[in-house]
Amino acid sequence: MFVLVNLKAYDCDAVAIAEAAAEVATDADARIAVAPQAVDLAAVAETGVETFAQHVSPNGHGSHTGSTLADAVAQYADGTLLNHSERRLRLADIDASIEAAHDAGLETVVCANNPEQIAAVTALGPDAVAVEPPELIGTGVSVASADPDIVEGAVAAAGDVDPSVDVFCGAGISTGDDVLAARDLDARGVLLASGVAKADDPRAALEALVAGL
Ligand SMILES: O=C[C@H](O)COP(=O)(O)O
Repeated sequence: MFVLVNLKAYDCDAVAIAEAAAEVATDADARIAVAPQAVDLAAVAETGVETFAQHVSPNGHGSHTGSTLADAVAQYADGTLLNHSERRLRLADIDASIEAAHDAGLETVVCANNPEQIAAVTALGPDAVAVEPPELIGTGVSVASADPDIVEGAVAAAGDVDPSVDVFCGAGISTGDDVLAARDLDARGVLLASGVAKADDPRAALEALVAGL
């Protein structure tokens, strides 16, 4: 399983969480990656943890104010999220961002709301897709228990388009049981945020997430 921890814009210590994630990953039967804000990519990568950006822009160098270039991100990160529910892109921009990320050597995880959108973004050739019902994000109510049909539907939809694309699920994942439930639905990973970023003890939260794997 892949445990991808998105720190969003939470008021947390990205480096401390990354250090904990790197150590927990050493003994876990799982990949653990941390996706900090862009300004923290270098410091997080320095801890040795797998590092993901939260977004990269579809454009390359040029007259594009406010861009987060894939080439720049790739100096530090291993991969990137794209089209997160809180950072939606037009279909053409998802396509271009995937191409920019892959050209820069970044792994891509593209988010989508439902199985229909999962099918569409799978066709664009990412490394993985992540289904997240927006209404469950940040609730602590796991998609794997509250809406298992959407996970199974996403796995089927992606498999019909390109079986080589991994399917993750996210929204409300915060416990080891949530991770096991996601695995039982044939998700190959989980995308989570508040369960770690807002935890009183992020290291303990990470240990609990992977303990049953
Ligand atoms: O990127 C993470 C997802 O939006 C899930 O967030 P959450 O774990 O706080 O529900």
